Amino acid sequence: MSPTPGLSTNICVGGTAAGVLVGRLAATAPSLRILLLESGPPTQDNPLHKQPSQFIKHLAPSTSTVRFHVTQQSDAVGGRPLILPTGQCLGGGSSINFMMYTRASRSDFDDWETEYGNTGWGSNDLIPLLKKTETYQAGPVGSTHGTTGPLKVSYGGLYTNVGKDFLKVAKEYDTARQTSEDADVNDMDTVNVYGRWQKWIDRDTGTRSDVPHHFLYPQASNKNLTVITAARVRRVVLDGENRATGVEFTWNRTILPDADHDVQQVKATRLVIVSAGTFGSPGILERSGIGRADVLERIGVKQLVDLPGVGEHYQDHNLLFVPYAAAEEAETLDGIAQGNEEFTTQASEEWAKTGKGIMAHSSLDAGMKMRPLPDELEGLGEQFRTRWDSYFAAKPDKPVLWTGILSMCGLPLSTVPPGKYFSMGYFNAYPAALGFLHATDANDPAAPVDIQTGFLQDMADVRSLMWGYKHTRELARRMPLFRGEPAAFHPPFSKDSAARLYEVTDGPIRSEHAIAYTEEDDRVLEAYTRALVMTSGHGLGTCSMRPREQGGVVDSSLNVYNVHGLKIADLSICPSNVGANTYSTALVVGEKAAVIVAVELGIAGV
Ligand SMILES: Cc1cc2nc3c(=O)[nH]c(=O)nc-3n(C[C@H](O)[C@H](O)[C@H](O)COP(=O)(O)OP(=O)(O)OC[C@H]3O[C@@H](n4cnc5c(N)ncnc54)[C@H](O)[C@@H]3O)c2cc1C
Repeated sequence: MSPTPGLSTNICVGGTAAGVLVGRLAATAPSLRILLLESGPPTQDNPLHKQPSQFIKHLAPSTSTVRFHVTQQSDAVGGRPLILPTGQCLGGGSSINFMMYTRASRSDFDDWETEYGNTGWGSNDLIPLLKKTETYQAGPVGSTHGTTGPLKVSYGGLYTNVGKDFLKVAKEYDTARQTSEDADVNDMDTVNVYGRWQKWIDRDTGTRSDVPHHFLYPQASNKNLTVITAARVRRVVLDGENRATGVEFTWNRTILPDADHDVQQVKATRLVIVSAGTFGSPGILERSGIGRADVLERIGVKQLVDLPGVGEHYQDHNLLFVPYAAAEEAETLDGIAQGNEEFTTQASEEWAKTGKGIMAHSSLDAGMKMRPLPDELEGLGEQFRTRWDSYFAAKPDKPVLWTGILSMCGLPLSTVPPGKYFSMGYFNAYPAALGFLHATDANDPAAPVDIQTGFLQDMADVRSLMWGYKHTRELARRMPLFRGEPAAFHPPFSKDSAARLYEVTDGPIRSEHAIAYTEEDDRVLEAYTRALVMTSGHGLGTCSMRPREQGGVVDSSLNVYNVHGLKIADLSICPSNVGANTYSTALVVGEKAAVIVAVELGIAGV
């Protein structure tokens, strides 16, 4: 590693989207000089990044591959601060995420184009780029899937009995909706169909489909591509005419303890592209003097460019995982998550020989993008109804909730007694309430970020999550593998209520009817929802691609307003939410950025 890099044509900062962008440009124009700076460690050939089931290890408190941001306390989430993890390694989120393959609804991208004026970002433009990234191995290749891309999409190395049980019960219980093992729940149109869930896992090798192993490491012999890890970018340097001329960075001394404290400088002759993610990119702008006057004044940075939208419009998906006790024969990842060495070694051996088994799995086998049916809409109440009428009713491809089942306990390991679990998961696909995040220090990229998520500040978001609990509970209790609702993980419903918990059972509860919840039960459930809601890790929107007067930070060519030679390319540019886990959207932002940059630099063939 060169400690003091010199001149470069382009400098890029960051993970998922950056990796795609840099990989595409470097492969197509190998004479282009590119420098990629990343604050975390490299990941090459590390089993923790290649073996899908190891994803949970990245969330351990001792991790060096994930950064945990702590939000402001909020009464809307029970007076707690929330902990927001984000990838911090080469590849960013792509190298540590849960590998769920979930794609935006078609109308999400169309909204970007029609509601925010971003020509070229509608679904007709982005679907070809989504196809370009992937090789679809999970069944018949529908018209929105690709067959030649570097990242493989499959069902993983095992179809667990937990996933099968879930779909069987869904078919028997929720007869108003469809259930099909052959359905493609990620064709970008389908909602209200229970089906198997695809994963960013290679069917043949059983490895994670991350960005660096497929876009960056294969280019190790490209002398014009320099990748420097453990480099924390402090700011972009602007000249007197607000042209980006380079960046300053310091070494991440948690990873390089012997590195010096000096500020490193690197110059760019053409372009600086910031792809430090939703949590990283706004802070880099603010430390560079680009942002809201009051924020810059607070941290003591001279304002060079007035851009009030920097750090605003934070969006995410508010999520709950609700664990249920599972029968001994349930095929789950708990052995790996709970550190059972014998189980992990056996799973690793099978994976090494065949690329199959629980090690080639990321816990989620089945789920649905869910919209309420007429009677359910009625039950969701007036506060949700207003949101439905204004946002969902006219867009039938938008789910209200994502719901699905994990073959493991989905809560932090420290709180979980050993045993077998499955968990019901559900998140608001388009929460109504938004938040913000801003830098708190003029110089230090590792300083805490000032974050307010907005979680559950709108009652519509609470009502839909309460529906998620009730709906998924009906399925969980009917599953043959169900063995109880541990009190530690469920709302403390009164023992006299029809909603009371069955803490330990020797099989499913076969009631004919759904539980009737009283007003008091709903109060208990609301408090539980507020106390346990967490992030999905899907933050986006903090350097939004909108008109400047609507709080925009970049235009539709990803240029930062009123700055020359500076682009942003990561999920922070999303002008509005996508109803899906966000890896797929980060990849398409990277692909689109590569096309935009190639056109501007006159590179053919990207
Ligand atoms: C725990 C977790 C689980 C997830 N699971 C799924 C899933 O199953 N499916 C799915 O679709 N999505 C999932 N996601 C979301 C998805 O992975 C991310 O949304 C996506 O990877 C973000 O891409 P990005 O390019 O915007 O940013 P990132 O990939 O986060 O890249 C930003 C990079 O910039 C670096 N950086 C930040 N600041 C600086 C700085 N000052 N200097 C240098 N480098 C800097 C960071 O270290 C990071 O590597 C998950 C996310 C998390 C956190």
